[in-house]
Amino acid sequence: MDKNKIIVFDTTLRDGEQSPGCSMNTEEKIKVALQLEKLGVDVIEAGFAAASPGDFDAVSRIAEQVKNSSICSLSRAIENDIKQAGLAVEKAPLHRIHTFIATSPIHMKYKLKMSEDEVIKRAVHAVEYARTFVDDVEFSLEDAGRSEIPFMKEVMDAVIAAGASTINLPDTVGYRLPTELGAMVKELSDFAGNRARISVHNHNDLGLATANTLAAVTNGARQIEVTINGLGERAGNSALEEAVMAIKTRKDAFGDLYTSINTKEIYATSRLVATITGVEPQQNKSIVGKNAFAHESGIHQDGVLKHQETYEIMKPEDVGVIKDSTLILGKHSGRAAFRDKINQLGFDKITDEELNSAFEKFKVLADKKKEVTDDDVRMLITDESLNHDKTYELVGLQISDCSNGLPTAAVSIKYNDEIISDANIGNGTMDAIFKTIDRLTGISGDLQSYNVTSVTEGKDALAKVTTRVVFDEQTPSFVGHGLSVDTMLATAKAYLGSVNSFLSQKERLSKRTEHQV
Ligand SMILES: CC(=O)SCCNC(=O)CCNC(=O)[C@H](O)C(C)(C)COP(=O)(O)OP(=O)(O)OC[C@H]1O[C@@H](n2cnc3c(N)ncnc32)[C@H](O)[C@@H]1OP(=O)(O)O
Ligand SMILES: CC(C)C(=O)C(=O)O
Ligand SMILES: [Mg+2]
Repeated sequence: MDKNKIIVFDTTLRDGEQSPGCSMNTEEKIKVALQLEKLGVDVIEAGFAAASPGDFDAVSRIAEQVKNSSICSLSRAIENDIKQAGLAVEKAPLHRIHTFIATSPIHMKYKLKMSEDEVIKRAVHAVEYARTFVDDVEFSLEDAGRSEIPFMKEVMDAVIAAGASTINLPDTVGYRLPTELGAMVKELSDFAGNRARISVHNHNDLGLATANTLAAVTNGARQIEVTINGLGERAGNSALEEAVMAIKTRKDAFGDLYTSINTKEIYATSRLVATITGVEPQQNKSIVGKNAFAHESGIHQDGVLKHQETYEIMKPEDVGVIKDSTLILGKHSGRAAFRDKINQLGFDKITDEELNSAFEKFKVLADKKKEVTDDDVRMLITDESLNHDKTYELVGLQISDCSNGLPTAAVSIKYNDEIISDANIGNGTMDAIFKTIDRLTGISGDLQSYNVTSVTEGKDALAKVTTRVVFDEQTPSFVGHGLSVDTMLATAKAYLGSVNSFLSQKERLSKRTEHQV
């Protein structure tokens, strides 16, 4: 074990997905997982395989595609959860099962209704059973932040003897202060010695998640559980970009400690996760927020112009923020400049088909906008690669909405090479669009959330719409994305995207069931 290496365990696809409104479909999770691999994370917690057939499908398909990061699934200390986790991760060249049970008095008494002895028995059996599937087992003492140290030591002794090699100490409810968390980690990492690696998983309920993660690292933790943009249950988890950049920027405080993250991929990863979830980091969010490297006031601008380090402790390019792009894209730009920009933005896995289709959309956009910005291009490419499921394709949309009339939408879509059209009235224009699409596809969706943001400033900015739609009781919500300078067009595309995503998941799951039968 390299004593200076901090293992980065990313849980964007599991705890991050527990952020209300952040669920992702399988294709989107695969995109995020491949980007996390490119970012250099050591372990990707790809989901909770036993939670649903869709979650199992996502974890197992990620396991088939990711080669360089270990793929992990969470499971309760319950045989069936562990079995699902084991089966889902088995195809990954590197894999891990993460099992957990709560050890705090409040959780044991009220939630689990179990005695300390029962908890230890369940924990030991879970680890032993997990070891029948994989060699690498992580055990979490849920709510370690409010657990008693002597009991935690008993649990640790037992699960290490049963075969766990990583012991995670989650501050599940974000209760601890950095000094307290640091002291707990010090005592328990000294106790574990070289029998197991100590990990931390901090929540941000008091805004202390990253401070706690860093306090843990200086006190012996050698794995940090983090998420992109700090997504996660309630107030979120410790953000990967914050912890990693603190360790890199403050070498004087962290000595030889290091992570294997390629920090130049941080911004691209943050943008991908924000686009897919539809949840933008706040503007003043450290490292990845819109204002993280912006200087507004004269004295600061003067300082930065004279010497960048007067007001910047990190270089924006070190986290992949490209400032002062030299190539300005507009309607006279050709394929070469477009490809060059895409490469500069770090999209190296894009297919020729995706590039050509994005280029066509870029030309249409350039006709409408004076200057196409880096963020516009990033969105065009991301949109192209996210909208692979194309059972239905939007061909035309006509809307009318007079203040005293009936909001109406006429929609044309392509289905099996045939154009089908219909029109409907609604309570508003959007309602009319959704109702018409429902009638055309024969599938009725229930819109759970609708989010529209503008990609850049200006009246001619691209609108990015994210819809989250539920189609039946058996499956979760399906996310759709639409991009256009026209918000209503983006809305129709996003809603159809949700329909397409639902249909492709349904088809994949029924094939899997047929195969199993
Ligand atoms: C702190 C965390 O982030 S924990 C991870 C949270 N993630 C999730 O919950 C994933 C999504 N969850 C789900 O899909 C569902 O909750 C499932 C499939 C896991 C379980 O569903 P259900 O069987 O209907 O149980 P439900 O969610 O209502 O209750 C949880 C049960 O698990 C028990 N439980 C909770 N944690 C554990 C554990 N680590 N080990 C064993 N049992 C546990 C609870 O005590 C409760 O048991 P009870 O029904 O006997 O009272
Ligand atoms: C399951 C564990 C690791 C968790 O997410 C928590 O305790 O917050
Ligand atoms: Mg958590």
